[in-house]
Amino acid sequence: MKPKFSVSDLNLFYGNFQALHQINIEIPSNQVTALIGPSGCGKSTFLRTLNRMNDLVDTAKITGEIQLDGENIYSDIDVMKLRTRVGMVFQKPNPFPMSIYDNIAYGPRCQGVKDKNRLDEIVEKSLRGAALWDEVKDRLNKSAMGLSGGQQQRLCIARAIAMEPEVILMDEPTSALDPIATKKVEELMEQLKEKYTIVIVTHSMQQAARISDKTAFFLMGELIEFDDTNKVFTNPQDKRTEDYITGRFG
Ligand SMILES: Nc1ncnc2c1ncn2[C@@H]1O[C@H](COP(=O)(O)OP(=O)(O)OP(=O)(O)O)[C@@H](O)[C@H]1O
Repeated sequence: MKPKFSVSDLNLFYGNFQALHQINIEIPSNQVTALIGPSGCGKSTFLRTLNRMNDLVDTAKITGEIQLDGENIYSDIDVMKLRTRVGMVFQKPNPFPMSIYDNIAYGPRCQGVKDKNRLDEIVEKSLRGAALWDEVKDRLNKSAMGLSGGQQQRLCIARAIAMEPEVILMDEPTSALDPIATKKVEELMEQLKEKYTIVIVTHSMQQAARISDKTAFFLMGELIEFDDTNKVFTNPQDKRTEDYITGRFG
């Protein structure tokens, strides 16, 4: 199968500090790829290169190439279009201070969708896709700020889905959630990968083992190992991966 992302010889510098070194990786479509490694190893930085969020950091410079379905995302694709195709969900749920309905309709409205029926349809479909519809269908016009943390995170996933992305990037999406809300978001990821490619940064090796198909282990800005999750956790090829997953450091 053709990869969704092909990353070749990627280096990223924040000023003089090199945060990513010669990353080469092919991220498959319709799978969950987990990025793991100790704090500061470059997981989030790498995730953010995939939809050019690092462009927002003045000192960040990259070399190398990232292709999305064969197109170079740093030259062939308009950045706004790229971020529509590659959505993002952050660590802390960040709903807009507006109604549940408007949170979801915001993006499509910005893209010019005005028809009320069409917006209703998008809102329902997105909330269903994020396994939140049943919990909120009777309070769509209430503020999103009144939802629980876990519901807010699923709302943010619904907001990403409303833009009909191909990829959803998630940066520690459950680290601010309790175990029950975490379980719901994890179950949701399993469903989402039927339609979307998912790349997730997680601090939890148990979570990576539970939810991902592929795991990439980073250490000090280098990609040390990338393989089937099962293999990385049961038969790692690199001693450093083994030391990390067996809890010898990090
Ligand atoms: N905007 C920035 N300017 C300068 N250095 C940065 C910036 N963002 C990150 N860094 C540095 O780049 C390195 C990688 O950071 P990054 O946040 O990608 O790591 P991480 O693996 O996601 O860490 P964590 O698990 O703690 O979130 C770290 O040394 C960090 O201090």
